[in-house]
Amino acid sequence: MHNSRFPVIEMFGPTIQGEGMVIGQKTMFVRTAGCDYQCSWCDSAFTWNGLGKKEVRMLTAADIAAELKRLAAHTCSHVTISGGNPALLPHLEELINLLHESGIQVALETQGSLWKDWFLLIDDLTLSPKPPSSGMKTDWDKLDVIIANLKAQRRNFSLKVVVFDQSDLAYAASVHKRYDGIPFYVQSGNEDVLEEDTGIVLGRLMDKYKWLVDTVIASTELNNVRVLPQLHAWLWGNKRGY
Ligand SMILES: C[S@@+](CC[C@H](N)C(=O)[O-])C[C@H]1O[C@@H](n2cnc3c(N)ncnc32)[C@H](O)[C@@H]1O
Ligand SMILES: Nc1nc2[nH]cc(C(=O)O)c2c(=O)[nH]1
Ligand code: SF4
Ligand SMILES: [Mg+2]
Repeated sequence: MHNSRFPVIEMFGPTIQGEGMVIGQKTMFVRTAGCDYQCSWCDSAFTWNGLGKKEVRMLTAADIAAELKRLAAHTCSHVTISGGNPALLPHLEELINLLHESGIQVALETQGSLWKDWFLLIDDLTLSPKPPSSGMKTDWDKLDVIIANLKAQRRNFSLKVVVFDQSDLAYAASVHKRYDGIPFYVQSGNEDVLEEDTGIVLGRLMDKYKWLVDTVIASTELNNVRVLPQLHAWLWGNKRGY
């Protein structure tokens, strides 16, 4: 089977990876449509709430690779697949293998609610289980299996928890404790994903990041962790396509 079609809602870049384990990495983004979650603060809700419906295109791996090449001929060798939840899609190995054949490294952003065998092909894999403020419930059995599979195959992956408040922080601490030894990131939350003024967004993000840094510094449970902002939001606010 080599002609699967994938629901792609946007492709953009080159930009920098603004989050997590390869923050700063020059990369392209492929954003797939559809999510099994509905986080209250999702900054990409157009992928699942119907507002982006008209933008969804059903593309083959070859279509996607060709469009990425048009966007970044010879200027980028890293692609990040995000969504929505790309883990909803069977046969994404068709895209990953095609990109690898062109010498391109592939990262994945997913929340850790679903497993796919093609996870084992990903170069930089981020699992981002969701804290209480999202309104979502973590299926720990599922996440345990995903992490056991990735560990067994010695894959390069990390955990990243978005934190808005104290109960999110307690959740982050419990994830860190449960998956001891897995590279662990906490990321400050963007609470107004609809604000269009980049300057206003930046001020609020800096306050939130400062709060998170201060809180983690004082924490006795979050010791071997990295505290990051969403760097792309500092530069481009809530603008799409960056
Ligand atoms: C839009 S999601 C798509 C991938 C996957 N569904 C997930 O949540 O991991 C990409 C990343 O953005 C984070 N994110 C979404 N909304 C955010 C917000 N308002 N503030 C901070 N991070 C956010 C998610 O937690 C996730 O790590
Ligand atoms: N620059 C940039 N970095 C990102 N890291 C994760 C993103 C995402 O939406 O998954 C994202 C995004 O949308 N843009
Ligand atoms: S899991 Fe990711 S894409 Fe889905 S609603 Fe939550 S933040 Fe948005
Ligand atoms: Mg984003």
